[in-house]
Amino acid sequence: MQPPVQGCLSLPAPAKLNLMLHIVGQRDDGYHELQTLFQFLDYADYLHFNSRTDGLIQLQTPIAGVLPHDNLIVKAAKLLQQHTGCSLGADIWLEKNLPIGGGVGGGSSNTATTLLGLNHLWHLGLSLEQLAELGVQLGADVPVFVHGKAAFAEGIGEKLTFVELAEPWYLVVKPAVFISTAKVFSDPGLTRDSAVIKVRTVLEQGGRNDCQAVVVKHYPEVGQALALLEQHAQARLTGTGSCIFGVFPNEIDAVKVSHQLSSKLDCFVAKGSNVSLLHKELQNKLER
Ligand SMILES: C[C@@](CO)(OP(=O)(O)O)[C@H](O)COP(=O)(O)OP(=O)(O)OC[C@H]1O[C@@H](n2ccc(N)nc2=O)[C@H](O)[C@@H]1O
Ligand SMILES: Nc1ncnc2c1ncn2[C@@H]1O[C@H](COP(=O)(O)OP(=O)(O)O)[C@@H](O)[C@H]1O
Repeated sequence: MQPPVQGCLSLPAPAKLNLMLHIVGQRDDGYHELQTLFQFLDYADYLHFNSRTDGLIQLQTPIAGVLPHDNLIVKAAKLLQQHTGCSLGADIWLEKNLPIGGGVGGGSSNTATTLLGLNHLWHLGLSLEQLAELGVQLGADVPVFVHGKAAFAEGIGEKLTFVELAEPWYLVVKPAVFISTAKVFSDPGLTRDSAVIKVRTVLEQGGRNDCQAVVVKHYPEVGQALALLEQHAQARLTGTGSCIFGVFPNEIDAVKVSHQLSSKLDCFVAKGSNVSLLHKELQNKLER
């Protein structure tokens, strides 16, 4: 999509994968404590921002089924206005490419891109740390998108240790089911007592996704998609699903399998990246 207005700020909001996700406990407020490894994908939504002088936040491209005031983009923009007292507003356009509710973090990524984009456009000068603190109020995955570096995350996802990972190609498959994160986390059968492990151990030995068994139990479509993908590659659920991903050494192999599966399942191929597309693009803009 061409930027809708000449001169507006256009930025990507990339997907993430949870390469492993262990649940190690539950807090008093019911939230689960995780250990998870985040890597970004070079596959993204795109957001376009144009400043307004009247203070209004206008999302020009609503998402079907999400009321504008519930949209995380609008919530993030308003939170930033409230926090800084900024009197400027914005027109915002969203090009949605990421599957919604798929465990690839589109909503959290849109939130982070809005915070960084408007911080830039409105000349607010907030640090990444300050933006991450604001962002975590809107979603546990927002801080990793704000920092834009592959990370081992603990707590509910806000305690980050940045890591260097191999950057393989992934085939991401979206089974045709919508999975409620809350439903997965409230399942009595969910593993909640995985041993706390060190980041070094994860990097050496990998891990698993503790949500996968519960998701496969409730959504057989996910189990069927995993069985199909596992015929070609090591495959796993990301987050609470519904997307699963297969790991490939190169693009050609990933695309070949995507062609075989695409008559039955929605899928896309993308490269893993330790630096998010958002940060690469912002860096380019600052250097120009
Ligand atoms: C599981 C992860 C892993 O990256 O991703 P997704 O699959 O959603 O992408 C995230 O931690 C998702 O965090 P977040 O984005 O905050 O989840 P939400 O959809 O807001 O959570 C919905 C509900 O799930 C439960 N929940 C969520 C996260 C968590 N660590 N413990 C919980 O118990 C809570 O009941 C919460 O109200
Ligand atoms: N800008 C947005 N993009 C995607 N989802 C949004 C957005 N704003 C609000 N939502 C809500 O957030 C929910 C989770 O969306 P999403 O982030 O795509 O899921 P996941 O975390 O599983 O990848 C959606 O069901 C939708 O109702």
